[in-house]
Amino acid sequence: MCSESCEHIVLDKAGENRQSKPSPDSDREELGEYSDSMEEDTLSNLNPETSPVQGPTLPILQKVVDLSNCIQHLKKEHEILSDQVKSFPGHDIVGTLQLLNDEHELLKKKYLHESSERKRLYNEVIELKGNIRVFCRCRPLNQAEIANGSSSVVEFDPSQDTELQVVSSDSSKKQFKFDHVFRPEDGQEAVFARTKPIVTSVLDGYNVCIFAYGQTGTGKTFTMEGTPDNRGVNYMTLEELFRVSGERSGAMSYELFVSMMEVYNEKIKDLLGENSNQPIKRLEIKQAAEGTQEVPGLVEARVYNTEEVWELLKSGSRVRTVGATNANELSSRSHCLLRVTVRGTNLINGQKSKSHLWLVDLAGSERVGKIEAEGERLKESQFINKSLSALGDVISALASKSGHIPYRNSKLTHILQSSLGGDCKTVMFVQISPSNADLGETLCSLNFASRVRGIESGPARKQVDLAELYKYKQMAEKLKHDEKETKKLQDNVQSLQLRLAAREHICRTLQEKVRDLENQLAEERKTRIKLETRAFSAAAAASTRSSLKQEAEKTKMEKKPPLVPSKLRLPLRKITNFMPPPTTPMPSNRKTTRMSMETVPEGKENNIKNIMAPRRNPIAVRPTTTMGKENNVKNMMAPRRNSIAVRPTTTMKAVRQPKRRLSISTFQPDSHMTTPLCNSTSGFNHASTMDRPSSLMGDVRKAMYSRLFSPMPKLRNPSETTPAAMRTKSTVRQPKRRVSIATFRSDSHMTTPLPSSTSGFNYANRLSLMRDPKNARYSRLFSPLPSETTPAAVRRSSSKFMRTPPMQPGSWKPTHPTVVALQRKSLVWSPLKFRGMQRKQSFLPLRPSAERQ
Ligand SMILES: Nc1ncnc2c1ncn2[C@@H]1O[C@H](COP(=O)(O)OP(=O)(O)OP(=O)(O)O)[C@@H](O)[C@H]1O
Repeated sequence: MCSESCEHIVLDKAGENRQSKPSPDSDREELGEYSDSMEEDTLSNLNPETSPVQGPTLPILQKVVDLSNCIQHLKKEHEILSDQVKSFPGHDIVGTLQLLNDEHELLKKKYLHESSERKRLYNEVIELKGNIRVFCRCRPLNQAEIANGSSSVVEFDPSQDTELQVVSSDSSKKQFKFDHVFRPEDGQEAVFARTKPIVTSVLDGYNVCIFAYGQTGTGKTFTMEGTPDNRGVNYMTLEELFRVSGERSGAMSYELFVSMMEVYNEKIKDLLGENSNQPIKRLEIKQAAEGTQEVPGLVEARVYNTEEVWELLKSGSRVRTVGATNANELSSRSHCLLRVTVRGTNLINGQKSKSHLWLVDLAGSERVGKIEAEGERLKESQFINKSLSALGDVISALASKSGHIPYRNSKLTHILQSSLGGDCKTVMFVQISPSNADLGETLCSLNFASRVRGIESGPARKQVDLAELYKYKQMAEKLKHDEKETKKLQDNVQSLQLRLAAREHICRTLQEKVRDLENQLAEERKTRIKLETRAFSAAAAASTRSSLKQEAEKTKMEKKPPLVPSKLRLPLRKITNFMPPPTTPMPSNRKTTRMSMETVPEGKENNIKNIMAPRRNPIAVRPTTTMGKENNVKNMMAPRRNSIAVRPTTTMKAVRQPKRRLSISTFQPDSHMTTPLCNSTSGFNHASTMDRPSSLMGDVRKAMYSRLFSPMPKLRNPSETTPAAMRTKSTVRQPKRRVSIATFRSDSHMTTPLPSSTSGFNYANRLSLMRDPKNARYSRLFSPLPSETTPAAVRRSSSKFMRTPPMQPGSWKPTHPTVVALQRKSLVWSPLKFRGMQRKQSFLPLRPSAERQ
């Protein structure tokens, strides 16, 4: 409705009756322009009387009113929209934009990372293939050569594109190998395809140098510049650079500049700035601040497309110095250098780079003699050869990583200094002719190229690599070996730790056991001392009684007939160590019975009764014929606390042996004979006997079969015959002296609950011996001295008991668990004890006794 009204207004304003319909956009514009004025005019036009226009104006006014309303409505809409625009963007949109921005930044970072990674990898690929690469290109025979009937001396292997053979005049073939060999039929595209990967490195910031080397007329210019129909490397390179830079335009911005110069007779000539009408401008090579070689004054033409490049190349080639030689009508008499400078800017991080690409068409390396050069040509050839030789030297030095690179030997190498060596990429085209007429030159060029390539990827460089490789191999092997050794050692340590833990556990257990046993032993010792003290008092009382009886017996004996013939009696004084009757009377308190088997009349009841009397005298019972009497036996069965050893008559032989210092009295009970008094090997224990006399007395007949030792060692003087002297001498002064030992060979049923009985003497025994020498004499016979070597005995002997002679190893083995434990204790090398001192010593070899545990 509004648009219709506007349409009419426009028509009215124009004063025309056109019915043309304007576009909606123009309507709105016009509405905007006229709206304000119409608002003012509307009111004046509302009065039909004041209307200047004659005729029917009311419908128009009506339309104006409508339009005014429409404008008001539009204004409101405009305000609403303005408000909406003011509040734009909303929070959601801002958040979305923020997210997109973050994502964009992330992508930028990723791109930069990937881009640098691509460059690095690409560079690595190029380096792996070789920074200096040599391609060989053989041109086809030209018309002249064909006409001359020249034949090809170059042979190619279809299966090998890196090798060629040259047939010499003597039909011998010489093989050459390069990075690639282009045959005569290979076109410019094939050549550039191999060159392209290196060329594009210039866009990544690397300097690149490509040059063509070879004899005159072999196609150097053809390869580098080409022809309008077959454009060469120069043109295609720039074409490729433009293409790649276009691809990277989103992230990189490149500027390409082209310079063209020639080195003619060691002079630099700017091919782009030169004009035949202008005088020749001499250019010099200067080193820039950043270390690069620059040629001040050299024209650098900015190029934007390939057409411009082509035009420049053509103009430069036109002014290049050429001359007719025998080999080439338009022989290049100079080195032509096309320099492409690439300035790159990273659009993402702003990083800038500048690199050069040199495309060099060298002058022909012909021999002076062959081209029959004279005059100016000869001079040119000399300069050419000199600079080519300098180029060969530089490449050789680069390839052999020599410390000095002779760049300044020629203008050519000097100007290429920043693009030869280092991390620059270099491609060398060695151009050859297939004609047999050029065989010599061909061989020269191939040899030169082989030298460059051979040095580059040959022994010198390969040797370094091989040496490195060998070194790394050795390191890897050593590492493997070390790892194995480490693993072995770790296993060993682990097993040792396990063993150590196990042993520590055992030691802990044993120590606990030892503690328990020591406590037990202390208790038993206390008990035993109590019993012995009690027994001692009882024995003292008994001895008093017996002395009285003995007195009575003496009186009786004096009245009785003499003893049995002497031959039936034992020569006790000769074979025993019984001391003679004391010359001085014993102190009353020490007075004990003087009765012994030597003094007892054999076969007499009274004697036997005396024997059975409750004395503390150890009695050796001799199984003579008189011992079979019952009353004797009965008396022996009496509960007396006497140690008894029964000596059979057969032992007399042993007694008489003079050198034998140890007579063993073997107590051989029957299998049913049991006694708690006896330890298995230590014989009788006096205290034990006193404790349990009845068990021993239970079967006297069996005891009768026991053997009694008798001989005492030779005594040095009579005083030694006293028990006290015996004790002192035998135990202290004469450690080697072997006392008589009564060995009790019991059967399995013989047990004793007193482990300490194995030690022989104890404190109570010694007390009794001090009081009764005779008792001591007998007790000593049953005292197994070796038992003193048990740990308990050792402790005693070192403290309050007398020391005893050392025991022969292996002669005595304890069976009682307490003694066994005590004996082991001294041999246990507990790592726990060393924990605070030398923990590492727990790894030392354990003593055999400890290991057995
Ligand atoms: N691969 C090829 N295929 C076809 N024609 C070739 C090839 N190589 C060279 N030619 C031709 O051989 C002739 C000589 O080539 P060119 O001028 O490039 O040699 P040159 O090595 O540059 O010689 P100079 O060193 O004297 O400049 C040219 O006419 C060229 O077209």
